[in-house]
Amino acid sequence: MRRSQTLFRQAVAAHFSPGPEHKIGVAVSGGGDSLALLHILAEVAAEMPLTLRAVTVDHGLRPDSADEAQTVSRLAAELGIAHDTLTWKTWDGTGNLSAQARRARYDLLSGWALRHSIDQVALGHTADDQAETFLMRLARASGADGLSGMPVRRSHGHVTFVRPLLDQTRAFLRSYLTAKGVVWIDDPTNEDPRYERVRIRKALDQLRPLGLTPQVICETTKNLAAARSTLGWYACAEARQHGRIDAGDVVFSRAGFATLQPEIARRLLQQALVWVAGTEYPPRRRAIALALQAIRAGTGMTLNGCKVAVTGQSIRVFREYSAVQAVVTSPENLWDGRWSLTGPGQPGDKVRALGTDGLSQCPGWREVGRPHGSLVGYPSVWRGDTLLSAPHADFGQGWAATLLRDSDVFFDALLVH
Ligand SMILES: Nc1ncnc2c1ncn2[C@@H]1O[C@H](COP(=O)(O)OP(=O)(O)OP(=O)(O)O)[C@@H](O)[C@H]1O
Repeated sequence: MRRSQTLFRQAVAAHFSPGPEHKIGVAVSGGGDSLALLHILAEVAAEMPLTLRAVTVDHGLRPDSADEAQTVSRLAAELGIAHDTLTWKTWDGTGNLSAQARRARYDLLSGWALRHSIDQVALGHTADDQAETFLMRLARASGADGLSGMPVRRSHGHVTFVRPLLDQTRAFLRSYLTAKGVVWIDDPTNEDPRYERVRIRKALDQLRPLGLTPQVICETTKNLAAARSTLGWYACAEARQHGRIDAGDVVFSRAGFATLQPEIARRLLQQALVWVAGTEYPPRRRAIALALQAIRAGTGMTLNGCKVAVTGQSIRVFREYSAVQAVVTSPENLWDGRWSLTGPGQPGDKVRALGTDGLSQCPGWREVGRPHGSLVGYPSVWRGDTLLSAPHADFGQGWAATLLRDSDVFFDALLVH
């Protein structure tokens, strides 16, 4: 164990730069994987200028969860590591509980990291988790994006989540803890066959004798990640050549778009829809395939709260009016999650979609070169029923509209790392 422990420590240390003293957050549920993470990071911190701070999210979903958080706190204290417990109290009883709990966990962890000036939080995902994720996505016929698996590093707001154990198997981590005499908490849901992940884990046991081990599957995810990153590079280069941002719309040259390989065209359209609508997840593959067909046929379609319109020379992706029709904010707040309006306002002024009624009050709109369907979904400022400003329809009246996600955000998101 001694030699493998040294190699293990070196492999984990390689994820953190040896630069000046910095703080690392460690997310510890109390299970074997994240406790092994805590212990190995404590070893690394003894040799590098790292300060650790551990955290547990108490989801309050199991009767033992508060006790488990306390156990983690005690184990961290034994290692001389500060520990905090964050509680999640906001599930409203609707939607998919696991997905909501996961999202809430990442939000709580990011908020915690920000409060403690921590810019990296380590998570205990292992090679087994990666292999299970791969098989679950395989069951959904994912492409290179999904099958590339979880990345080693991922930004979430101001924080980067790091997974230093992705090359380690669960069995190795357990033997590491056992050799140290550390007892971990067994989450009963890890054995509950109602969860897909548990069933997949059992299936992996069957696949092992065929050579389909977690390590082999992880190699495949790395190969696919390299292919994905190459596709991203080409997609970005093609987007810069054939696409541009026009205020809040994405516009492609129709002739240029027609020359693209289908997978590159798919990536460009997908990114345009996500960038314009500001959605976290892209539309389904099937829906994008239909939109690509519609582009080829020259008809266009509505998707993801956006309109994909095909004209003589161009393909324009813009916000669909009916998707923002009901969005009303004050000028101090972002409108539609991406527009900030500043100007000579008064309390009570409202920002809403321009609409046909507003556009008809902008005498110069035809000169701006944007189609009617696009302009009606742009923000405008109102005082009661009076239109004060529509900066995109040549009716600024001293107001300016600034886009939160600029063109670099659009192009750079095509590059996947
Ligand atoms: N309640 C928790 N408190 C703190 N950290 C947690 C908690 N649950 C999970 N984690 C962190 O996330 C890692 C992965 O846990 P797990 O596989 O259970 O999560 P998951 O829901 O599958 O996460 P993901 O969606 O990111 O794959 C753990 O090793 C740990 O670092």
